Amino acid sequence: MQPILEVKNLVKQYRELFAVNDVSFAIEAGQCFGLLGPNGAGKTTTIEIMEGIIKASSGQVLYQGKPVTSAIAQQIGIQFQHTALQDFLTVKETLDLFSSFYQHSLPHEKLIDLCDLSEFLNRDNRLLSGGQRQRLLLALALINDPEVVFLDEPTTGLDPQARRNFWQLIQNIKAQNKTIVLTTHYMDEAEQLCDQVVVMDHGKIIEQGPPNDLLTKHFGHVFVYLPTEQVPSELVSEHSWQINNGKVEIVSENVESTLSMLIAKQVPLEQLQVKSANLDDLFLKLTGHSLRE
Ligand SMILES: Nc1ncnc2c1ncn2[C@@H]1O[C@H](COP(=O)(O)OP(=O)(O)OP(=O)(O)O)[C@@H](O)[C@H]1O
Repeated sequence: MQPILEVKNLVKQYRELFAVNDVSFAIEAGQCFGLLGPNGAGKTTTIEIMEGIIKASSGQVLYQGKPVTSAIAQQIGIQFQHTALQDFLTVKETLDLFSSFYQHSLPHEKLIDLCDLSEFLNRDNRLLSGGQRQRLLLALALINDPEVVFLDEPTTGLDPQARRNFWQLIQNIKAQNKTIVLTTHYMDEAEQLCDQVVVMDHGKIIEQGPPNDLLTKHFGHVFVYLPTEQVPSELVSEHSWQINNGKVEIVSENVESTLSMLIAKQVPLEQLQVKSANLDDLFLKLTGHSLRE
């Protein structure tokens, strides 16, 4: 099957800085595709070249097999920043305004339903909460019934509840067979939503694939945590276990044998915690630094 979007050897150079440095990937129709990486990794630059907003220094972006031109704007949806919202307009008036920009637009009832706008339809844009604003911006990205929707860090700044609500909306949109391209530096978001991820750092791809496959490939172990004061220090130094935030971290290839050994050493296990590796751990392993640094 031909990918809906294909990025080939993309480079964007600003003087001596390579913001994007030979990046290639393909996106299948109907996927939620995540571009992950820390600040400055090159995610926004990549996505803006794909949207036809900025030009690449070299390389190609193909949409349905053809090079992207500015005409792509009619076929894709972009979630703008909140500064795109006009003061003194209500949510309903904003939908009307944005519909007028396109030859073809989705019925408002459908957008209101998909993005859960009904409770604040007559509210002035200035009075919306962060989560409500993001829902409106998502509706605007969908207004022309696009095949592909681009979301650049859609949940940054939202509280945990609003983030979870927004994830549900993204699942609803995916269920409409839309392709979603998402940038994020929240790894839990990527694990929840994305079928495929590309991990970028310093303009380059350092890993790509389905999140679970990447975790299985890189981690055959789980992390076991115990309060430091409950583990004899000789045991800690014997195994060279790390101590972080008052907890001993045991990297375990086999939880059963780790637990048997702790029981044999009479270590109390009431406060034991077990954690599987996640994409944050993967990023740390690949780059030697954490995503939030
Ligand atoms: N117009 C520009 N001129 C010069 N340098 C730029 C320009 N736009 C981006 N850069 C640089 O390119 C690099 C990649 O930036 P980009 O915004 O793509 O990263 P990002 O991964 O989206 O980060 P963030 O999460 O902070 O948005 C950064 O070092 C940035 O400073």
